[in-house]
Amino acid sequence: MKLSLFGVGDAGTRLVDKLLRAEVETGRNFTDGNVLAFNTAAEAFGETDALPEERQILIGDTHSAVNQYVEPADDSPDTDTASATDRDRSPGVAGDPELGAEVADDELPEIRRALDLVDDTEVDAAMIVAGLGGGTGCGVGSVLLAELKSIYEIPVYVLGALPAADESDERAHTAARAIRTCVPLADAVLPVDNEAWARSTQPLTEQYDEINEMVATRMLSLFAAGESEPATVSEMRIDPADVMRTLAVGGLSSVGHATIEVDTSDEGLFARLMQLLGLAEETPDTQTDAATIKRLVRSALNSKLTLPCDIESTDRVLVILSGPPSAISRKGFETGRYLLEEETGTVEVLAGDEPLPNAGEITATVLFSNVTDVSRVDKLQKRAVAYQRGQNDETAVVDTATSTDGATTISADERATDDDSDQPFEFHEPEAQHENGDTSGDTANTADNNVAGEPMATDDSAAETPADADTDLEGDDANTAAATSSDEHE
Ligand SMILES: Nc1nc2c(ncn2[C@@H]2O[C@H](COP(=O)(O)OP(=O)(O)OP(=O)(O)O)[C@@H](O)[C@H]2O)c(=O)[nH]1
Repeated sequence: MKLSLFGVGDAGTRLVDKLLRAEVETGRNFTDGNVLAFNTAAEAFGETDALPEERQILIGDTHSAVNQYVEPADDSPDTDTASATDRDRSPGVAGDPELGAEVADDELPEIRRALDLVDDTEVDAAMIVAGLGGGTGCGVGSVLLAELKSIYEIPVYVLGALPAADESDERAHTAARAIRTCVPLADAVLPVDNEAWARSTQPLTEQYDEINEMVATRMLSLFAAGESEPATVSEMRIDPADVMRTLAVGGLSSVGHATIEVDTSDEGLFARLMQLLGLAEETPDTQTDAATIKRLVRSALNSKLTLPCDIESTDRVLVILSGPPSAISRKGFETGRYLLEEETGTVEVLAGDEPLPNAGEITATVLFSNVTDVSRVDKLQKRAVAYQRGQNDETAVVDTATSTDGATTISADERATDDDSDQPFEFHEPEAQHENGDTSGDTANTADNNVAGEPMATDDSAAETPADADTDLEGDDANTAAATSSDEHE
C-alpha cells in the first residue's frame, strides 16, 4: 500500500529517514516521496541521508520559550536524566509537550503549507512517526494528528517509540499521555517498545540506529508488500485493503517477523516449478513446504514483537509471506493461517503473499491488531500516574505554603487524581469498531470510537490535547464497557 510519512521530533525524523533508506536499499517504494519531518530543533535533520531538505520543517524557532541550540558542556549528562537546568539548555521544546503543542498550534499555517507538499490522493493511508515520550513527538504529534484527521479521509496511523525503563519519569508520563491521546483519535497506533529492544549493556542512544533498522524492516514488510511490480501472478497476493482492514479495528498493534532461507538451487526451483505447472506430483515437497511455512509462522509468533503483548488478546491478525513464489505453496499458506487461528484464538486471520522471484529467503510478517493485554503499557501508565501524583503533591505543598489563611489547599489536578491511583489504560472495544467491514478505515474519528468517551480536539484548540490527556491519566471513565486491562486477562 502507499503510505505518506510524517516524522515528528528527533525519533520521528530518524525513523522516517531510516524508512526512506530502506526503500532505496530494497527497491520497495511505498511512499512515492510523500514524506515530511517536523521538529522544534534542527540537529536531527543534520543526521539524515535520505530525507530531502525541503521536506524538513523546523517550527518554533521564533518562539520565545523554545531553546535554540546551545553547545553542550563536555560533562553534561544525558538529556533524559538531566536536571531542569540542563533541560533549559536542550534545544527545541526540551521535553515539554505543552510547549510542543503550543508551538504547533501557533504554527498551524506553516504546518498546513508543508502538508501541501504531500499528495493524500496518491496514498492509501498516512502515518505519523514519533518518540511518544518527546515534547515534540507528543506535543507537536498530537496537534498534527488532530489536523490530519480533520483534513484527510484516509486512515491516519501512529508509529511511536515508547521510552525505555531507565528514561526519566517525565518521559514515561509524556508517553502515557501520548498513548491516551492517540489511541482514540488515530485509526491505529503501532508502538515500538525501546525497553524490549534495547540491550542493558549499552546506552539507549547508541542503539537507536539498530532499533530503527528493525522497525524499518518490519514496516516495509507490512506496508510495502505488494508495491513492487508483480513479476509473477499470484492469486494469494497481498491486497492493501487487507492491511487496512486488519488495522481498521483500531487500538494498539504489534508486529512479529521471522525469516528462513530457502533452497534456491536449480534442482529445487525446477522441482517446484514442475509442481506448480501440474507436471509433477505435489506430495513430498509440498508437505515439506507446508511444514516449513508452519515453522516460519510459528517463529514469527514467538519472535520479539515490536510491542510485546499477549497475542491471544488480539482482535484481528494479518500474515504476509514474502519470498520466491515457488517456495510458498497454497497448502503452506493455509497451514500458516490455521496455526495463527489456533494460537491467537481469533478467526479474523487475513493472509497474503508477496512474490519476490529472486529472494533467497521467505519472510513471515504477522500483524496483531488491537491487542489489549500489554503489560508494558500498563506499567507505563502506572509509572505516569505515580509521577503525576508526585507532581500534584509538590503543588499541594506549594499551595499550602502560600495559602494566606494557613488552610491546606489541594489543586484541581490533585482532586482529579485522588481516587483511583491504579486505573488501567483503556483499549478499543472490538465490537465498537469498524465491524461493518469498512476497509477504508475511515471511521476512527467518531464518538463511537473514542474509548475515553471524551471529545478529542480536532480543530485549532488542539494545543489542549496532551493537557486533556494529562488530567485524565488515571482514567476517571475506566469503568466504561470499553475498559480492558492486563489485570482482567491475568
Ligand atoms: N527507537 C527510537 N527511539 C528514539 C529515537 N530518538 C529518540 N527516541 C526516543 O523517543 C523519545 C523522545 O525523544 P526525542 O525524539 O529525542 O524527543 P522529541 O520528540 O524530539 O522532543 P524533545 O523531548 O523536545 O526533544 C525518547 O523516549 C527517546 O528514547 C530513535 O532514533 N529511535
